[in-house]
Amino acid sequence: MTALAQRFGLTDDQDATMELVLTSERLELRKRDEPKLGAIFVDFVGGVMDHRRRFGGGRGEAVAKAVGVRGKALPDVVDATAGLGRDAFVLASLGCRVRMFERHPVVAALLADGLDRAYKSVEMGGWMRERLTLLHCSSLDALANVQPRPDVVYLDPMYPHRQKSALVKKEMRVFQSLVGADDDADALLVPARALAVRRVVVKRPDYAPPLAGIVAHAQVSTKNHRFDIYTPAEAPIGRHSLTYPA
Ligand SMILES: C[S@@+](CC[C@H](N)C(=O)[O-])C[C@H]1O[C@@H](n2cnc3c(N)ncnc32)[C@H](O)[C@@H]1O
Repeated sequence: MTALAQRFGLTDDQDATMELVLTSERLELRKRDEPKLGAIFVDFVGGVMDHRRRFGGGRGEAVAKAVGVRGKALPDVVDATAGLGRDAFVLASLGCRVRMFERHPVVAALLADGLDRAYKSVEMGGWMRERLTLLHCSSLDALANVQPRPDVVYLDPMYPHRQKSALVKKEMRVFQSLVGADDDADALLVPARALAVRRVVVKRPDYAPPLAGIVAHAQVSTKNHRFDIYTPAEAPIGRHSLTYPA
């Protein structure tokens, strides 16, 4: 725990409403005043994520289509708002290299713990180490200095939930109260478009306006979300520039 605390600059605050607990299995985030909400943790090896990898939509998943996984094309991705790494894991399990950036120290610690356990897995450790990595940083600064440039920059900033709180999944409520809204998210679009070689993909709830008010050049829609797709800054706006590979 001390190593994690040092790595992510975590400090002890007995008055905090949430706590990080290192159990014999994993690092968990718990809400002290609402224990019934359950713990948040990252598990790529078992549970929901493993089930999604084995039995989910694979290349048919909307995030894969939006990023441009098609035929032999396996885009190199920077996920600049990694969160709990779910979208990044879907893309990595399909074969994409994904560099995850996460700025919140507690979220980054949970993600690092989940990654460390996956790296040790006999079944998936090899490809996970090669394809999925984490940098604890703010993408607002980091996107200006990424080498090599990725094919795709993926953005999924927090957006205020419209549903009544009782309808929002318990886990999502804990996560939202930890991270809050990413009010500065609009500022990510320009550096993301400057960095991406092929496209920028922005995940939004279906009711949310486009990031920075900039209308997307293409979209992939699901029941509750849409993936707004933007051409890179230097590319002409046109359908051909959204095709991968060009
Ligand atoms: C909605 S969550 C992402 C969920 C993720 N796509 C997944 O599948 O688990 C948004 C995350 O982006 C992070 N974030 C927002 N702005 C960021 C920035 N400028 N740099 C790095 N991380 C950022 C937040 O801390 C939060 O953890």
